[in-house]
Amino acid sequence: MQVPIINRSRHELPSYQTAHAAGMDVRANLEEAVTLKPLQRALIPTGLFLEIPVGYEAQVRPRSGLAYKHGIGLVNSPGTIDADYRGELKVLLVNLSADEFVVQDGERIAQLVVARHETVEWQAVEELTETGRGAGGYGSTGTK
Ligand SMILES: O=c1ccn([C@H]2C[C@H](O)[C@@H](COP(=O)(O)OP(=O)(O)OP(=O)(O)O)O2)c(=O)[nH]1
Ligand SMILES: [Mg+2]
Repeated sequence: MQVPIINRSRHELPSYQTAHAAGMDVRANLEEAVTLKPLQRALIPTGLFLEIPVGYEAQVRPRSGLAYKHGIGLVNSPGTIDADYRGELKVLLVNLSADEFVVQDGERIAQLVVARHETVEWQAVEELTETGRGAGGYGSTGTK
């Protein structure tokens, strides 16, 4: 599927790192590095402008390597990029570690997964169908 994109960053387009990767790594586009103190968050620009086809979304997801090695996550994980959004793609990083983390220009900070979604209409009813689970949740099936 072809997706229109404007690249106003000084970096290459997001790309799949392996043959069958679901996500394309996306790079920070920064005039200068951004330092995140513990529990600090920052909206990191990418310089990218996408035109996601109607019926699809782009999900902004964390990279597990940054999460594991440095405690870097996304505050709004997964971020949602709507098909009608024409602004700059930004990535809302948060530092969940006890140490400072420096986001460098050009660093691969997150990954983008483009996925289909449904658009639903609500059908208001008085009763829902019965199931074995019913209203059980939040650990109702136990842990073992
Ligand atoms: O990680 C993200 C999340 C969102 N967006 C952009 C694209 C998205 O289409 C728009 C709105 O995002 P969302 O609906 O999650 O935010 P909101 O707080 O509901 O804002 P709005 O009222 O503008 O919808 O912001 C990003 O660039 N990065
Ligand atoms: Mg919204």
